Amino acid sequence: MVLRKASILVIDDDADILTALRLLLKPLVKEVVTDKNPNNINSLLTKTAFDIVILDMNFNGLVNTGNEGIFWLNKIKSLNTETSVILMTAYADIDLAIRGLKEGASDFLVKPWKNEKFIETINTVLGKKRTKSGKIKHLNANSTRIIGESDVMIDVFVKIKKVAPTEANVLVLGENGTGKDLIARALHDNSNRKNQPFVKVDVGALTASLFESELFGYKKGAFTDAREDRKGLFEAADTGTLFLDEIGNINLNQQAKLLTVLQNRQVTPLGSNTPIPIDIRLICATNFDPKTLSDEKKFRKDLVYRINTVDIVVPPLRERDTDITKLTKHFISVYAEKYNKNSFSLDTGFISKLKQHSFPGNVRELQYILERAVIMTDGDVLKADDLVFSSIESSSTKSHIGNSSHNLNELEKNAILTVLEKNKGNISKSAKELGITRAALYRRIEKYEL
Ligand SMILES: Nc1ncnc2c1ncn2[C@@H]1O[C@H](COP(=O)(O)OP(=O)(O)OP(=O)(O)O)[C@@H](O)[C@H]1O
Repeated sequence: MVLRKASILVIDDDADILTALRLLLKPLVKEVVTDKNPNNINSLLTKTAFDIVILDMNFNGLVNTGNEGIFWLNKIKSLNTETSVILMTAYADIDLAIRGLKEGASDFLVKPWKNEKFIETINTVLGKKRTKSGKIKHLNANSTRIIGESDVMIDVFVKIKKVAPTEANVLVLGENGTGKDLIARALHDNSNRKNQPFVKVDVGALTASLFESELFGYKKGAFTDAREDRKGLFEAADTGTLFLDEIGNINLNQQAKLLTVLQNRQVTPLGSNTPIPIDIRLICATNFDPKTLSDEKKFRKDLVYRINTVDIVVPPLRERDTDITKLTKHFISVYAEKYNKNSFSLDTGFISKLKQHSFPGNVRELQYILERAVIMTDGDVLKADDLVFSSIESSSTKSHIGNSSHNLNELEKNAILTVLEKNKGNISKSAKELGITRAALYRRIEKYEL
């Protein structure tokens, strides 16, 4: 929809703001209605099909149920109208506005606003009404393009764009190989810290003793091998972004230490008494499902709250069939170039065979299957027969999804054993073939006591 055809309702209990917005919007839109009292929202929306409600987050004590903005947002959403909501908030309330995004708001604006930014936000929200996908078709993370055209991935892209420039801590949730790493990187690259360091730590792979020395650093003599002072990774990420991968795998003791650093915003290297202030934006990722993270026996609630101001859930590849085609074409052209092959065309049946597969290793697995196919195929047509799924892959066509977790564990254990045997215990090769990271393979070897 274009701006000049839009009907806009502004709700704010500050008369000056209503006047300013009336003056700003009147010459640009079809209709602008302003009201001081959110109690009138219901009747106003019944009378007029507003395209957008611009809603203040803070009313003076009209409702006593936590935050009024969220209360009225939910009211508008419960009316089942096509109306989009843009929240207005003070800078200090950004976390709240992000909660508003989770609860269905289309966007938020920070007061005091710049008029151009205000109009741009309204235009973007109107644009999204026209095409669900909006304008974002892909995102770049460093030099890698994040591919996706399914509705769920477009939502992920929109969320990244929205959240990246804020200082909010982000928790990225998704199975192995879904692209969590790329998303963490994209959050950094689209943030105000993009020219500062991006430091990734696979905390799940750190042993108890390494956890502290790697993250917090140490002074010479702090322990036997500490021959010189060493900066920790928190300090290395100062002014930039710290990405803690596999956060679900750290024990309660490590969680307590991490929480102390995050609360105090300072680290004390081992063997030192002097805390060092740190300024980091924190991104965490895990392949645990939210249910496991909310199990207090495994994960401290206060830490979950702290790392999870916003969460981004990346769905498994098997739930976004539409992305398979685009990812396939992308990887085939990347590998054709890498291995100096002519461009390939795809035989009928090639994509549908891929779509039959459940991809337990997600995009990473698809990538390896296609790399293999490109390397092994002579000529310039890729056929369904050129797709070779390895033992773990072929044992997981979509029909197996309903297996009990016990059977899946057995399946996984056997597949790991087979691949390890085949590769004579070589961890890198086996991890690659299984479509998981080396750290993920080590954890499974420990889990199944192989
Ligand atoms: N949407 C995507 N577009 C392009 N490449 C992708 C996409 N998603 C994943 N990949 C590629 O798949 C591989 C795995 O992605 P990534 O490492 O980000 O996954 P992950 O969820 O962090 O995995 P793990 O949990 O095992 O660490 C990488 O090579 C990445 O470039």
